[in-house]
Amino acid sequence: MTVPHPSPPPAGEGAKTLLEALNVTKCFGDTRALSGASLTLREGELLGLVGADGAGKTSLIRALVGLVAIDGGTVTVGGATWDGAGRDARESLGYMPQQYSLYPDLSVEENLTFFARLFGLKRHVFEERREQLLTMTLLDRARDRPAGKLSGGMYKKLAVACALLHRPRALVLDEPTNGVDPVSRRELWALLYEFVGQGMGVLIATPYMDEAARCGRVVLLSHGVVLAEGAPAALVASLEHVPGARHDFEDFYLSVVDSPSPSPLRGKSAAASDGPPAGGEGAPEVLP
Ligand SMILES: Nc1ncnc2c1ncn2[C@@H]1O[C@H](COP(=O)(O)OP(=O)(O)OP(=O)(O)O)[C@@H](O)[C@H]1O
Repeated sequence: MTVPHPSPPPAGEGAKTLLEALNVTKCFGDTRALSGASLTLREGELLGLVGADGAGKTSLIRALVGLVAIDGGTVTVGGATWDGAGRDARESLGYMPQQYSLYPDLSVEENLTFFARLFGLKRHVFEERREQLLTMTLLDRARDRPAGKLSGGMYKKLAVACALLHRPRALVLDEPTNGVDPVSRRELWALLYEFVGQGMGVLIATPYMDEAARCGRVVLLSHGVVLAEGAPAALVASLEHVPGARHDFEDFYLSVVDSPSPSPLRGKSAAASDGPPAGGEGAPEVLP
């Protein structure tokens, strides 16, 4: 297992858009969970959706993966709305929710077999992927252990493996390292870098600032509003003029979230014709 690199390679120029939310609004009764939130995930990038508890991360992720109806805006998968998306677009997605339910009495291998059947994988295809995933996740030594007897980190890695069985092009993970020990957390991040290196687009929701700093690009969400977007290093560099700041991502986050009237910051991205590639070192800019 390689040690995670602090700055994964940016998505290449012209990288394909896998998932997109544009101006999404979502209310639960009187609670406005999302107010015009936008986010784009491209192939070959590791995108962090960063925000405190209750910021709206899960709501945005559920909207992106087509699990909740939105009140306004648009969500597309492979360029089509969920209603119009074909099987290929739907199957291009792997999703791991915050509470991923594996069968505690079934072994690691049996859980993989169960999910492979749900995906309708052919036996020889499944057997090959099972071995690859068990090796990548270092779960091969525990293949006969019931899922209910795995450590928190191993359980999460098994959940990731289940979400990857059908070889999605986009992987969406909702706070996957919650309750995971530091060593397993490191292993999980190393795995994510490996997937991104293979061209997968990975979207990870996290409340942790050190994890945000490990992403190629981040979208910072607060009270359902996207306050900033860009490469972590470029966002942190925007603090250079602030005296006394430590100039790390936590400082940047606090400076934006604590600001009495925060101005949305958005790093230039591949979407802008003259901007650097997604996840690159584009300087953040204040939106009018
Ligand atoms: N099903 C629901 N019914 C009512 N309110 C909801 C529902 N889902 C989310 N909310 C509210 O919407 C807001 C955003 O919640 P959301 O779960 O999306 O945030 P989050 O950033 O994922 O936080 P956490 O990490 O704590 O899950 C919160 O105020 C939450 O209470």
